[in-house]
Amino acid sequence: MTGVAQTQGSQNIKYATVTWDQLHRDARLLAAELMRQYRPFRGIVAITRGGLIPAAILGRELGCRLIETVSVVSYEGEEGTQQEPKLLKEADAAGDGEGFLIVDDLVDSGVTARYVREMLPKAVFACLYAKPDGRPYTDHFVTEVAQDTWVLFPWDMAPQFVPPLSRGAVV
Ligand SMILES: O=P(O)(O)OC[C@H]1O[C@H](OP(=O)(O)OP(=O)(O)O)[C@H](O)[C@@H]1O
Ligand SMILES: Nc1nc2[nH]cnc2c(=O)[nH]1
Ligand SMILES: [Mg+2]
Repeated sequence: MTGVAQTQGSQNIKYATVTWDQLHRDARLLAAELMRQYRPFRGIVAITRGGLIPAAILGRELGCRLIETVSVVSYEGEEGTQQEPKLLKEADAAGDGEGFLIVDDLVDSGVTARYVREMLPKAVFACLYAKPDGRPYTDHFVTEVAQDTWVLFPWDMAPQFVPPLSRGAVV
């Protein structure tokens, strides 16, 4: 995870960037930890959309082919204006969560995780990254991220041209 600061208007925003390779490595580390601690899961519930790719990697590593989704919207707009979670689709196949693993990309405030856990109280919850406020709502995570830092996932970014310093670029 690489930290960068960017100024937007008068605000200095801290970002932690995650590459595809890092995300894949972290998802495999999480899978190894879950294999050590649990019997095979009956299925995985991915919290859309951020949990979809981590859930696909975990499903492959854990040999789990039943992938259900729960669709919750907690943030709208650029880099997060949090609102009341809105449920767009329930995880019907998961019942009360018994034998299921809930997967998300990260917990930040923990609002989304708490909301989904209430629907699936018997499931195990795992994510890749956790900010301190969200930590109590996840059973497993790989890397902690500072609360004031916005995680940029590979699907949030695109490589772009940066002019050389000799042309007066500001670092
Ligand atoms: O712990 P919280 O403060 O609730 O934040 C974490 C949630 O926010 C993001 O999802 P988002 O609602 O932005 O939707 P997305 O996954 O569809 O991008 C992220 O993927 C988590 O699901
Ligand atoms: N991409 C992204 N989505 C979030 N949703 C809540 N916190 C975050 C974050 O740090 N990064
Ligand atoms: Mg999400």
